[in-house]
Amino acid sequence: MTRPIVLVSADVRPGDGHEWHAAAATYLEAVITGSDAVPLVLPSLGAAIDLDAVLTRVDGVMLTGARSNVHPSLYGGVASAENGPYDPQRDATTLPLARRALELGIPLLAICRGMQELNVALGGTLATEIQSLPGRRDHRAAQSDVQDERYGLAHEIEVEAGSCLAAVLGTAPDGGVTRVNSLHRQAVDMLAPDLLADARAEDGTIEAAHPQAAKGWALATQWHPEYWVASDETSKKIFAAFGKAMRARMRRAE
Ligand SMILES: N[C@@H](CCC(=O)NCCCC(=O)O)C(=O)O
Repeated sequence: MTRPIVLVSADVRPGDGHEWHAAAATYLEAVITGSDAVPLVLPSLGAAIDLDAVLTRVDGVMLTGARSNVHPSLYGGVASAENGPYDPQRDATTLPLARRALELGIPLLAICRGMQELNVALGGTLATEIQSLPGRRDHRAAQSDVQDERYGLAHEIEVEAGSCLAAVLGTAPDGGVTRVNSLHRQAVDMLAPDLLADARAEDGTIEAAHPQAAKGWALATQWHPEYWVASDETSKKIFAAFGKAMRARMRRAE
């Protein structure tokens, strides 16, 4: 069997007078080393992409994190300069991509902004600047130029017993606790009707979720398992489970 191919979402960014559609290398490398799969970056060209033409040729989809926020108009919110930056081309690509991947039963791993996209794509809403909400901790990255510090494990999460994440991690019957990094200022507010919360931070922030009706394996994390996939057991297990789900689906299609 050949290695699974993972479609990876792209941010749209200016550079050298051009517009680039790019994904950070940490996500691409984690697909290779953690899932034993081949990453393929999908440009954020919205309706210009025939999603089925691509999705019938790949084995998994990964929605990456990004500093930009999902545009509030997509979940009934109000856009503002403070809430930005936005990436409307990415939104126009990733929201339909997530919905279609789930319809086709293609394994989906959604990370940070990716989890927020999945929630909005399925009808949920987001809370913004959660660090200023009563009782909530600051989930933003440490102020540092050193990536290992920004992506350092920052707080614990409680894993829901019997959840998709609990199965991936093989946690204790009561769900268990693990430590995660944290680089976000938005979070799930109203969880989409089809999503189930798999883990929460101590302040109630939903840290992982999965779609109940998904035909295939799907998991969303508000943290970044890609960054420590070489050394952190929780991160390793998530990428390994993603790879296993893709290979199982490939075998079924043989
Ligand atoms: N913008 C959203 C999404 C958070 C997210 O995906 N963060 C990744 C940051 C990557 C980096 O800064 O290195 C939010 O803030 O909630």
